[in-house]
Amino acid sequence: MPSAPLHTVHVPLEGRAYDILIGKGLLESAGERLKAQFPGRRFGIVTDTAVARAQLPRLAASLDAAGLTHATITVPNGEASKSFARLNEVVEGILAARLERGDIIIALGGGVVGDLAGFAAAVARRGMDFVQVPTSLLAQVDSSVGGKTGINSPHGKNLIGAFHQPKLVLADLDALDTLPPREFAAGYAEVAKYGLIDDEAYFFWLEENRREIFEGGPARAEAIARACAAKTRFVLADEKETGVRALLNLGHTFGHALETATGYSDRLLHGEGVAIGMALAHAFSARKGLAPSQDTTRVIAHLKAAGLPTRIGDIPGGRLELDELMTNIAQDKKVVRGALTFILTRGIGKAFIEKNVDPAEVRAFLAEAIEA
Ligand SMILES: NC(=O)c1ccc[n+]([C@@H]2O[C@H](COP(=O)([O-])OP(=O)(O)OC[C@H]3O[C@@H](n4cnc5c(N)ncnc54)[C@H](O)[C@@H]3O)[C@@H](O)[C@H]2O)c1
Ligand SMILES: O=C(O)C(=O)C[C@@H](O)[C@H](O)[C@H](O)COP(=O)(O)O
Ligand SMILES: [Zn+2]
Repeated sequence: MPSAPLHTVHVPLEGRAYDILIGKGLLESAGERLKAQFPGRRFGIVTDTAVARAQLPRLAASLDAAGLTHATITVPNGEASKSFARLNEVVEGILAARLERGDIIIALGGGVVGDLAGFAAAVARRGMDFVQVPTSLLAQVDSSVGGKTGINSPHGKNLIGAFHQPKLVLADLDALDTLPPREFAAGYAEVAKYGLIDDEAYFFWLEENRREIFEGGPARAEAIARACAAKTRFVLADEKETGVRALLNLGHTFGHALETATGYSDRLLHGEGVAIGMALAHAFSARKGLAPSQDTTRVIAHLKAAGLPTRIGDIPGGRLELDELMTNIAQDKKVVRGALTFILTRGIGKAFIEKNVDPAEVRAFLAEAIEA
């Protein structure tokens, strides 16, 4: 039997419970674990070109050693792969490999692969089981957990998708060794998010331990485990986001609008959009008199120290248009009968859901933020 992971976070959803294992060498032991949990099944690995180079050989060797049959479907790396065209390729790849409904899809990669492969698993043969093997920091702390899967539309981020929970999450810390630094920083934005939502102590701990997390010391595994535990809490409370789960969207209404406006390109990674979005959500809350402005300053200082952008003007490649941002914001999935919902804050660790936010107020705020 494989050795115990450093951390295990259990997600006890009724009838769909699963474990998140966090540790070193999990790719090497994946074959044995999968064989024990899914006896007699075949496997379809979905990955992207960069992860296929950096991490697929470890997983494939492990499945081979355990005698597991597997096919691989590879998409180009990058956010643009969360599209109907790539979804079609993945689903057709699953069918061409004759994977049956009872077989298992493995998402090996960052959040793009996880969202795309998870959605393909949700619809291929009307629903197949899938396992998340997150290889980016962002995927290990956020996207591999909780069952949101999907693709983007020119109208907005993640507008097409399904809730489909994985059967297992294997977060191998060794995979992060090959992750580019810009991608690591982008993932860190989602780590900081959990502190900003409702855990001031975690945010302060991050301020103390950020360097060690980036350098790969023991704090890294702890940061990931605490993030997964935090996300699990929200998912258990509100799996389908009818209420409190929306807090996980802190910074995302602004961030998603920016990602759509930049064409889901390298100009702005998701985590970078979230960093700018969280800075804007704090600044907007302070401007409304809801939160102390010192907290905005502190949040921005922390994100900047992590190498993240915090202003719209930090996005390279030309000016963004206010009208376009407002159009994108109007497509947010939290809109109810045309009214905007934002995650605002009373300060660090004190985020809350605000319905009926006045679009004119958002527009006036963004008009200034674009110039800042
Ligand atoms: N479903 C959810 O709950 C959820 C949560 C947060 C974010 N997301 C989504 O996740 C996506 C962002 O995820 P991401 O930041 O992981 O981006 P990503 O999947 O594009 O991965 C980042 C980049 O790093 C590369 N990469 C990943 N792991 C690597 C490794 N170990 N070694 C070398 N290269 C590696 C990838 O090929 C890619 O180029 C967005 O689409 C976002 O909307 C979903
Ligand atoms: O899991 C959630 O819930 C989140 O909101 C996590 C976010 O970090 C993530 O980016 C998610 O994909 C956003 O969801 P969406 O429903 O706003 O598209
Ligand atoms: Zn996110």
